[in-house]
Amino acid sequence: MEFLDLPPLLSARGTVRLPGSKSISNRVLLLSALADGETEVRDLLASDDTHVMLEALKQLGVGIRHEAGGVVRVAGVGGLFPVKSGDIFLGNAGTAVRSLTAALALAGGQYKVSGVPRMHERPIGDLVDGLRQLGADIAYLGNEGFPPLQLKPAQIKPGGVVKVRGDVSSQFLTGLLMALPLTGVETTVEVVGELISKPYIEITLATMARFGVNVVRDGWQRFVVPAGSRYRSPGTIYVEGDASSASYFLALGAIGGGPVRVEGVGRDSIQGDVRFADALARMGAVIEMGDNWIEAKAPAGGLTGITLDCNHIPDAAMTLATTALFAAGPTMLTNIASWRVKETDRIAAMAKELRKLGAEVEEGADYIRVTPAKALSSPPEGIDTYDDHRVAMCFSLAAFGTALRINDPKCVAKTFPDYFERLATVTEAVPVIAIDGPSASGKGTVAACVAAALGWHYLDSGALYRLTALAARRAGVAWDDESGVAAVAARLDVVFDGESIRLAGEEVGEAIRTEEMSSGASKVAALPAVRAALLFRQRLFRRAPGLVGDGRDMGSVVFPDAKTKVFLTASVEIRAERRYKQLIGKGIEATIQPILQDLRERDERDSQRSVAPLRQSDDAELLDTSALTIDEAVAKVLAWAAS
Ligand SMILES: Nc1ncnc2c1ncn2[C@@H]1O[C@H](COP(=O)(O)OP(=O)(O)O)[C@@H](O)[C@H]1O
Ligand SMILES: Nc1ccn([C@@H]2O[C@H](COP(=O)(O)OP(=O)(O)O)[C@@H](O)[C@H]2O)c(=O)n1
Repeated sequence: MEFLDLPPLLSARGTVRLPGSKSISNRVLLLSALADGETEVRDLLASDDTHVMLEALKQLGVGIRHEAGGVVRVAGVGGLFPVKSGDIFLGNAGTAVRSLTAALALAGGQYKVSGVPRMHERPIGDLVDGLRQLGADIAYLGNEGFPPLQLKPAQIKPGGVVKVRGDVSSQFLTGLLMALPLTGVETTVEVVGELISKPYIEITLATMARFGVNVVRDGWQRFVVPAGSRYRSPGTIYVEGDASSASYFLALGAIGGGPVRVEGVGRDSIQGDVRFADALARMGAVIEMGDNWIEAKAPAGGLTGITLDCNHIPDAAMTLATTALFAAGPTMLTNIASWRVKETDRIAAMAKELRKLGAEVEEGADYIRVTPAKALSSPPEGIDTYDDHRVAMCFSLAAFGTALRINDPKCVAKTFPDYFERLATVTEAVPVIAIDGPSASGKGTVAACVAAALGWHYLDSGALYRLTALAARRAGVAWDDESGVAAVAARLDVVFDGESIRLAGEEVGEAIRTEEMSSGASKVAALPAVRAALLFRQRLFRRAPGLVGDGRDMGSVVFPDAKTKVFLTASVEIRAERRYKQLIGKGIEATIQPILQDLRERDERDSQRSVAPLRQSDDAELLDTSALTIDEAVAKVLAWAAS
């Protein structure tokens, strides 16, 4: 499985220009396609969900041109798709499936509408019922009430009143409203049950108005599409920034100091999710807004948990569930039943993953209650993301408490392909000084002194390979049994406590330093599966205020983003002499020649192995300590770190 390890974060500050809103992008694309005239769409979101919509429209015969600067030019078809039949595949894009199904059902063609397996578990029956009242001929090809669907030409009888349920997904109402102007006849839509996610209907109505169709609304129960309605291109249309995507950055500012500013949405946004900023303010965050920007800062006393009815911000509310990890007291989010029918069952997914971080979570049919743990625990198996972009993005916030592994991170491409790169631009990670080099060059000594001077944590990564060799020996696993040793490495029950190292409760500080374990460590360290099993464990040592790590691949593999990288070495003769003195000092009998021989062999094995071989990387400073005292070597590293 692919994963992304996020470094633990110290603070957040900066400005992010948001990608275009997914909700607005897909509505604008459909209406541009159905309109009379050509529309120039600017700031369109480039993501999986808009990609499937664009591809579907092209397949239906709509002329679409991509121009420089991300501009997309759509040649409207005036209500009639030129291509009258086809298999339309829409991935996991709910907005595309619901709105295109409605438009195609009234289009007089023969179409199959399908998506990924999860899309075939997301309900669409209420929309189909609404469309059937207009005479549409729609059949379920799989389970009753779910895609895939077969649409056939039918006698459409618009006018009168169409009833549609509004309490499962507001996208059904959106789909119907956007399709009805194709009939040109006045039709009333009545919502049955409480309409959820009302702000998304506001986006629908505002976008339709930009294309010349003004729906008359009576509260949230009755919507009248007037006679003679017809979509007309507004010429050029700008897509607002995505307010749901803004939520992650505003939360970053609220947790990590800030200010973090998002550009592309502001006070006058048509997207309901800008109200997420109010929810964050209720948790204590300091919020400021302009016409086209919003900014969040952390409150002096820290955030506090809240209870909130989230009907108006269903998507952004997920961000509150992870922000809750950093608030005092529990946070209760209610009226979120729609989470259960999204990309995944979001209530179940959020509850499961929040628990992995140590939070106490209570979930109900339509609510979730999160009580944070005092300190986050970071699951070595990682946070699962369920092919759900929002799960991946909102859990990135947990990196404020710990290094964090996110599984299948590329699912963010649905709405925000470069999310993690942007996250890095507005956050500061816990700093690392990486010291690599051959055996007995003095890495451990220098690294420990540098850590002590700075008050930072220290990672002796070689100790983990030594512990693995020792634990394998004790478990009767041969050092060349790759999967066997990797399993031992993954389960290492070890506690580092100052000078003391305990393996399964037993002190082994001395036992791992024998020449036999030196040799065993360098053997197991050559096995790729062992290195993979120890990777995240090493990253978990990175904690505020900073980490000094020593080993062979600190700067190249484990902490490639380390601010300071040092390749520390000395001539092999001097290293042999140092090791000899070290052993004698400990009262261990030793002679120079075998030590020299062993060092040469270990240098050879460490530098020739296929994974993470020992060598100076381009971005590492070279420090030859052959002629330096320990204090001089330490001073040099501290000077590099400070520059
Ligand atoms: N200039 C120096 N820099 C670092 N260590 C030195 C230096 N001169 C002598 N030593 C000694 O070398 C020995 C080996 O150092 P160590 O930190 O164990 O190396 P490594 O971690 O690279 O195997 C230690 O006893 C250390 O005190
Ligand atoms: N980051 C690291 C650290 C150690 N190792 C291996 O583990 C062995 C023991 O590491 P160590 O740092 O304790 O050894 P010395 O340099 O102190 O002899 C080395 O010989 C390497 O083969 C590694 O491969 N990668």
